[in-house]
Amino acid sequence: MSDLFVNVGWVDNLVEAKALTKHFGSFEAVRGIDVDVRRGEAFGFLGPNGAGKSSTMRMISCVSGRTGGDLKVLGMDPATQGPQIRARLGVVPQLDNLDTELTVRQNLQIYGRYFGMSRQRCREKAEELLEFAQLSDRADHEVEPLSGGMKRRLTIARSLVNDPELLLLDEPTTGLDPQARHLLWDRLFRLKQDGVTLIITTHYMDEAEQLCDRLVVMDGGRIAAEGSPSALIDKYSTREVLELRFQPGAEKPDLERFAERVEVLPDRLLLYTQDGEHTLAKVHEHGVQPVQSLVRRSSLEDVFLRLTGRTLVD
Ligand SMILES: Nc1ncnc2c1ncn2[C@@H]1O[C@H](COP(=O)(O)OP(=O)(O)OP(=O)(O)O)[C@@H](O)[C@H]1O
Repeated sequence: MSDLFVNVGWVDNLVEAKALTKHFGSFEAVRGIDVDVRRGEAFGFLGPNGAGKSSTMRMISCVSGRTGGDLKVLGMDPATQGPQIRARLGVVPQLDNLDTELTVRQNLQIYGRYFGMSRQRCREKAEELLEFAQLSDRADHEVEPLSGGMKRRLTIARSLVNDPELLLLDEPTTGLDPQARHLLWDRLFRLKQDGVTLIITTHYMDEAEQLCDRLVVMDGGRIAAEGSPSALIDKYSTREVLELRFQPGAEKPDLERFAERVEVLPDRLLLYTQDGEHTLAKVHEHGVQPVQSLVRRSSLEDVFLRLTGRTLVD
């Protein structure tokens, strides 16, 4: 490794957490997790509300101190080197906190000043980021009337003012419609291509599958599993899932013998199988007539159900 890299704090693991813990009084929100985030990857924390994702993100972004374990971000300790770390981070909070008194462009320009950039540099950077966020035609508009997707893109653009190596996004697409989500995902792909390391919390399994190279499944402050989306699905699920819906209140048949595993949910049965159509044919032969049937590919939702016995979004 050259001296240059040593001097600017070059590390391969941008986050290293060992037995990382966060207590609020006697309540343990994060219960001793081990996490490594590698340079250049998109890393996810997937879990339901209350799993401890935001608490973890707040420790990584140096907003909230750990109460136990070790944490290194960009090779530094948030407890003693918060300002140095924050200078190289971008943080996109769960809720947009844009300045509604300012225009779209001014929101970007002002932010640069916080990082000590010259006025000229702030102006140039704002134009570059307006283009990135696909908001150039709205540059002089007020923020308030923008759509939810535009506000999110502006918040992300603002977090990039200091050219961060590591961008933390807390539930980036919650509340957005499908088109706005896809547009935002496309921007995040572009950032990843440009070499920015992404850490994303989400309770959307499709978001985790689309965006993340690796992820941890979190539940109740612990890590239930980690790996790439496809490795997790291979390990914890079958290739396909046959979903059978029955009349509300109807007794559900025992179909254990037709699948590798059966999950009974309030409104449906999930049959885990390598060949959903074949399993459906056998179920029909057995005289079972659901009101609706669907064969689909296994997803991270199935992994979560397998690991915790619950669905991600109840
Ligand atoms: N400041 C706090 N004081 C007390 N308890 C807290 C505090 N912040 C979070 N918690 C609790 O810690 C647990 C984990 O919360 P956290 O926000 O980290 O979960 P999450 O996975 O990010 O969920 P969400 O998607 O709702 O943000 C929850 O039970 C929450 O109520």
